[in-house]
Amino acid sequence: MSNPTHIALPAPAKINRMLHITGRRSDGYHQLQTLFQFLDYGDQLTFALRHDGRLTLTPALDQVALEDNLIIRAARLLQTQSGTSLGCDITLKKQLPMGGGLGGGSSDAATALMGLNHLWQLGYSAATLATLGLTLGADIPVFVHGQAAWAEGIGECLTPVELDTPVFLVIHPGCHCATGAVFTHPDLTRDSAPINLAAALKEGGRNDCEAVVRRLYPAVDQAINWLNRFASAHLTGTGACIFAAFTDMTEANAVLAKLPETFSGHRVTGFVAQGTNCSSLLTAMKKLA
Ligand SMILES: C[C@@](CO)(OP(=O)(O)O)[C@H](O)COP(=O)(O)OP(=O)(O)OC[C@H]1O[C@@H](n2ccc(N)nc2=O)[C@H](O)[C@@H]1O
Ligand SMILES: Nc1ncnc2c1ncn2[C@@H]1O[C@H](COP(=O)(O)OP(=O)(O)O)[C@@H](O)[C@H]1O
Repeated sequence: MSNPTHIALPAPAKINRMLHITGRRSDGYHQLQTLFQFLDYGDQLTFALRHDGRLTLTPALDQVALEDNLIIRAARLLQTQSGTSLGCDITLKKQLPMGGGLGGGSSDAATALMGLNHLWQLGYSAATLATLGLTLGADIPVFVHGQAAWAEGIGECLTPVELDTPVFLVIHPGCHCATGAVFTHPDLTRDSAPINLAAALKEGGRNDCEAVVRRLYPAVDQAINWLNRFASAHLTGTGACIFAAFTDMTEANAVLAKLPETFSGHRVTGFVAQGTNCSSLLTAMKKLA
């Protein structure tokens, strides 16, 4: 294994191609069945080794205090777990919208776990890092493993899958959907019948959060109505982003060019990205090994 002092790694977005809620645990967490896939679009992190144990992160995120940032939380967890005396200067180029259902915070945390494990030469396996990551967020294990997956449990029981890899147009309707607010809503569907992977792959891609999210966030509702005019629109995670599959970049970019500036008073943005079954993080880690 190489012994670098500087590394740069991607933190890709994920989408939930479908998401069913089959129950609720006694601790309030929901049992899910979901298909995770990655996009070749996301944040970028760099890591520069420090020998004094300090951790820095620049630039700061406006809405997130440094000690709450999942990157710093992941780094501290790894320091505590390993007892290392090393530190790191971390930079973050944030592209993914926060609270967008694209898993940006979780992906940043997974990239921090993988990157620092390498930089600090800790030698933890992906399985150990995924277990550590799960204590910070339900979505972190899938980003650590970096393979498209059929997920059950609270999203941490992962079976790798090979999904079709279309081009996706992703639209962020400009509002922030709080995962906790969606999961505590009394009208949320929580009793979908469990299905198997074969049935999930055959199904059209329902998201059980969609009805509640559309009701709580009119901008999401309008964005789904608009995108449905061109292709089948789906919600990712607990929102706010929606996506649709296209056969090629030209077709997806043509629809993106028609995107209205606002939905329900919120400034709308969008991007086109390739779906991938192997995440850009996993590809980058293989090159470092
Ligand atoms: C449901 C998903 C699907 O990808 O939604 P998105 O966050 O991506 O939109 C994720 O699994 C979310 O994962 P993540 O965002 O890491 O969730 P966490 O930080 O662990 O939890 C945020 C809050 O959501 C609720 N929560 C989360 C996951 C889950 N399976 N059941 C829940 O009820 C809990 O109330 C928790 O307090
Ligand atoms: N590095 C980070 N990037 C984004 N959000 C973060 C980060 N660290 C902590 N958070 C917090 O996590 C929340 C969820 O962010 P994110 O993972 O982007 O959304 P989602 O889970 O909807 O995909 C944010 O609203 C923010 O408060």
